[in-house]
Amino acid sequence: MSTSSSANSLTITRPDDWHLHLRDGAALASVLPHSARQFARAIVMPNLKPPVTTTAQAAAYRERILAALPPGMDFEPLMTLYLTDNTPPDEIRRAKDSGFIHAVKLYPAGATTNSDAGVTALSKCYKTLEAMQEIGMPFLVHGEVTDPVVDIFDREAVFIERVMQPLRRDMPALKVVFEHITTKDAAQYVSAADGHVAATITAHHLLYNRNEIFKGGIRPHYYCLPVLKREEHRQALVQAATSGSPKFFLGTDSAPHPKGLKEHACGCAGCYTALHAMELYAQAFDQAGALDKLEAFASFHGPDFYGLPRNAGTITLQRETWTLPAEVPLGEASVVPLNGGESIGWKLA
Ligand SMILES: NC(=O)N[C@@H](CC(=O)O)C(=O)O
Ligand SMILES: [Zn+2]
Ligand SMILES: [Zn+2]
Repeated sequence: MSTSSSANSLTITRPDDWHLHLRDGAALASVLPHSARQFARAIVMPNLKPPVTTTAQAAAYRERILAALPPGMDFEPLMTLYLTDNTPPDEIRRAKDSGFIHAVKLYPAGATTNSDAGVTALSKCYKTLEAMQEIGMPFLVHGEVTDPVVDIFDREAVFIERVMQPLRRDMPALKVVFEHITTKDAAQYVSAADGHVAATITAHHLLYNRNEIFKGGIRPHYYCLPVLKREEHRQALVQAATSGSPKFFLGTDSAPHPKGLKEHACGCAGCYTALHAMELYAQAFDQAGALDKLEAFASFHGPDFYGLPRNAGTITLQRETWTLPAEVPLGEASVVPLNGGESIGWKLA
């Protein structure tokens, strides 16, 4: 497919979301149609309560996702397993044989939402990581250290030194995706690495720096992990995403939490962007004068890295200002989309 772009409209190959939280139950039913409207496929994160740690649990979760898909919508969930200190190498082989599990996810214990069952030390997982390296199972990492003395704004950069570099030295042929990168350090690290390493980038990290969280008061809907960083980091991410490098691809990290748990004394981390993901990315690429680079970032680099076919079909984005809903249902509760109630300058046709 070729990109046809003019000032007011952009038609690209149907994109995929390489990092998505769909949740479960009634919340899943609420958010799934939003992602399925925007994307053909998504890498579905396994941080449920309890986490998706086995092939059998991933099979059951996949069935629940497909059952929640409204008739007539076509969407393929690409399942993942949640790595624990005790995941056996055999589980990786079962996952590979399933045909529907496409990656294994690292949550350092305590790093983010539902990471309590995560890995306490990667050294405990080496047999399992060796099995992944051998069979070509991608390893997706939430790249932040949890050491309480490390400043929250430095946790990604320190992860590169303490975890990424030793891992890559010991496991050079393991395919690694540095998820939702937020720093110049991570962008540079991934750019300089060999072809086994790639990164996803969210729309919100392309659009905002950390000032957004504090503009006129504390604004919990801009709080996610890894937290937004300084402007120089945002600029480095925009540069990476619009560079044309196949190492960088789209991953929304759309992470719905009920409004009441975001607007709370201890608000949850996560931005809800599934509703208007491609519009947000179009805005970011447009601001950078790089709309011609959006198609490869959104639709080519991800499947190429994962060894999956690119999608058939196209979507069209139009330059048109519309107002986002202030909130949308999330099961019995509601969720506030990023920029909820405000206007946005692109619209998915
Ligand atoms: N990104 C977030 O802030 N939150 C995610 C977890 C994650 O991706 O780290 C969530 O599941 O809510
Ligand atoms: Zn994460
Ligand atoms: Zn995430």
